[in-house]
Amino acid sequence: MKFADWFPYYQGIRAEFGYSTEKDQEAARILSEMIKSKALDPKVLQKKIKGKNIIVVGAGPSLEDEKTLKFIKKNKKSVKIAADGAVQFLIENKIKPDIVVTDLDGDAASLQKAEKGGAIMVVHAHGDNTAMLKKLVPKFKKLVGSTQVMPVENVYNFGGFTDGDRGVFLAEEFGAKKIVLVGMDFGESIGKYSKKKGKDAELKKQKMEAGKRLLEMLAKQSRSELADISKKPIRGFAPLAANKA
Ligand SMILES: Nc1ncnc2c1ncn2[C@@H]1O[C@H](COP(=O)(O)OP(=O)(O)OP(=O)(O)O)[C@@H](O)[C@H]1O
Ligand SMILES: Nc1nc2c(c(=O)[nH]1)N=C(CO)CN2
Ligand SMILES: [Mg+2]
Repeated sequence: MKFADWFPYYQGIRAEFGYSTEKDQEAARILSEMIKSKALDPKVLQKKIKGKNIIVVGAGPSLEDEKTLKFIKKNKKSVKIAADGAVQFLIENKIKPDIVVTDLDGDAASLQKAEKGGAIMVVHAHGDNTAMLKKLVPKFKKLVGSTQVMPVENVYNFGGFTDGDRGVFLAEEFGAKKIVLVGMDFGESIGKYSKKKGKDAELKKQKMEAGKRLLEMLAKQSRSELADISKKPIRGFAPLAANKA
């Protein structure tokens, strides 16, 4: 999505959650500086995604359903984009994500294992994760930087807010043939592989609402075929029985 088309949606999110554009921009600049010598050309993402069937794996409760794992295993040839906490689930089940979308609050050991297994890491900078950027970015060999504000050198804005919906925007941006959502329940309950518990849970739900709205918006203008295996598919995504391809 073009930056000018994305920015009004960012403004809505910024106002709803009380974020600071200046802090988000500063985070992008910090990440840019940190990855100068090891930033990947986003063409590597295009190569993985263009014309391919993509599965975007989120950390919702349905991730633990037996049929979800079966679906992922059955569709071996699909390119797997894993959102943060969902990386741990895949690693535990010996599945290598192809692309990881993270703002670095997922399980750090799993994120590193995913990179070692060959995943392209798409690391998101925002005003509230600069400490994590400083801690974890040095541990990655190569990565693509992302931001929700103005792009800066090696740090791109593909659109989207939460890790999961940013994964979908990424797949759309690079011309996926088909995008199937798995574990992207966006509902009342938060999955086990999601770290947000206790007092953070309410904020997490609010963030997921925002992510879901963004996907409903994207669906209206998407060039990819869209499907969702969860019980309540996102509006604009075709329901897909998990036992089908
Ligand atoms: N019910 C759900 N519970 C948890 N994650 C969900 C759910 N539905 C969809 N997701 C997607 O799965 C992604 C990965 O989940 P996880 O909880 O690990 O993310 P997170 O790192 O806390 O998210 P973010 O940093 O984007 O807030 C989320 O970003 C969200 O897009
Ligand atoms: N400034 C800021 N931006 C974000 C944040 C956040 O906590 N702060 N969380 C996100 C997804 O969890 C995505 N973007
Ligand atoms: Mg995260």
